[in-house]
Amino acid sequence: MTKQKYKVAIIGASGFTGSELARLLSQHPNIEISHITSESHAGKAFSELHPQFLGMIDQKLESAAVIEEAELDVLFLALPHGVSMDFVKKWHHKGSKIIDLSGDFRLSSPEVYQEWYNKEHVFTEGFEKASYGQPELFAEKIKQSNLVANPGCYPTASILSLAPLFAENMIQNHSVVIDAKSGLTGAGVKASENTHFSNVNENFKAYGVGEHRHTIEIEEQFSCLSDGEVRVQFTPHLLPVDRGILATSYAKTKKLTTQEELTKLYEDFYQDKPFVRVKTSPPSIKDVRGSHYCDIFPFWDKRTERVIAIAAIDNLLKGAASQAVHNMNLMLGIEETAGLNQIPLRP
Ligand SMILES: NC(=O)C1=CN([C@@H]2O[C@H](COP(=O)(O)OP(=O)(O)OC[C@H]3O[C@@H](n4cnc5c(N)ncnc54)[C@H](OP(=O)(O)O)[C@@H]3O)[C@@H](O)[C@H]2O)C=CC1
Ligand SMILES: CC(=O)N[C@@H](CCC(=O)OP(=O)(O)O)C(=O)O
Repeated sequence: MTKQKYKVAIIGASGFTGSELARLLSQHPNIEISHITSESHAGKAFSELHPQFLGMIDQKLESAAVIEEAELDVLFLALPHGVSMDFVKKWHHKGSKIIDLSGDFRLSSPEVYQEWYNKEHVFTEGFEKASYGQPELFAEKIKQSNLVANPGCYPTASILSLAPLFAENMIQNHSVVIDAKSGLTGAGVKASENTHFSNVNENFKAYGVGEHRHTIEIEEQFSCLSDGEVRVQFTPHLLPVDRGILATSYAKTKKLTTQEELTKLYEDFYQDKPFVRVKTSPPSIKDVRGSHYCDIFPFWDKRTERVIAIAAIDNLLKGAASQAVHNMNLMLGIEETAGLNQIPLRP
């Protein structure tokens, strides 16, 4: 008997996460890519825009307006925040499951969204409907959901780095500092002054200091996991590499621990989570590049009585496209790991 193939569409397939979604979904055993869209490149073959797919995905890019009547099982929105919400508003009643890669439905309320994104929300009902798509933490909720807000890339690495400790109520809620670095693809496909070669090559700098929108996303998820409100100091940095995020998180625990206890806590927490690897040495972005893995090294710094937890992910995959596929697998009730077994690409 042939396996059932679910029909999916990728909206925004000309961008970085959209093309990564196409790469993963084209190899997924249960999926047929019915439509891929782009407004600025409609009519071109996908492989003309992304030449690495020549002979593999030569499907034409269409305008999203053309596929409004299409029957789809899953709709992936790989669009900028502030744009996705219009699509969710238009599509949510059509019966497709929606996975939104933007930040439009990740926060707790339209008011919090407006405060951090400086934009009024056009589909406020969506906040009630949406589940936060961190599969390692909320799989049961995701399975029941028709709208999943795929987490941000920095939040994924940051949240997973300290989740075992927050879940055990072991962290002093106002003690967390997260220092995170991202490769340039995190900024999307459009070039800007900040991503200009000569401004990033052999350079390294912090940005969004004290005000980056991922701060609230991380704080809200830690608050969900623990007792009480969590405050986080989060500072992102731009790394002169294509892809990868390394987040180093520092936190004060409520009571002293040991390296053995800390490692065991992380190993137990992630025991049945196939894509989190707990390490006994610092991870690197090349250890996870091109894969759905999140590698974490939890370290007990007995001299300062603080935890240092270092997490590495590929921003385009575990931080976006493969996380969206993981969420899709859960929502469709298919094998959790289907289509996600890419081995990290080194050197
Ligand atoms: N890059 C990353 O590492 C991560 C990104 N994200 C989030 O995922 C989403 C996509 O990111 P990314 O792929 O990097 O972004 P890109 O900028 O690379 O691509 C976004 C795509 O959206 C399309 N688009 C833009 N404006 C509109 C519009 N008004 N209507 C329809 N389509 C539009 C564009 O296609 P066209 O103009 O051809 O239609 C473009 O290809 C964003 O919300 C981002 O914040 C989340 C985690 C990580
Ligand atoms: C390097 C870089 O510029 N990164 C982006 C984050 C990309 C991203 O993931 O944005 P969302 O999670 O909010 O969708 C930034 O800091 O704005």
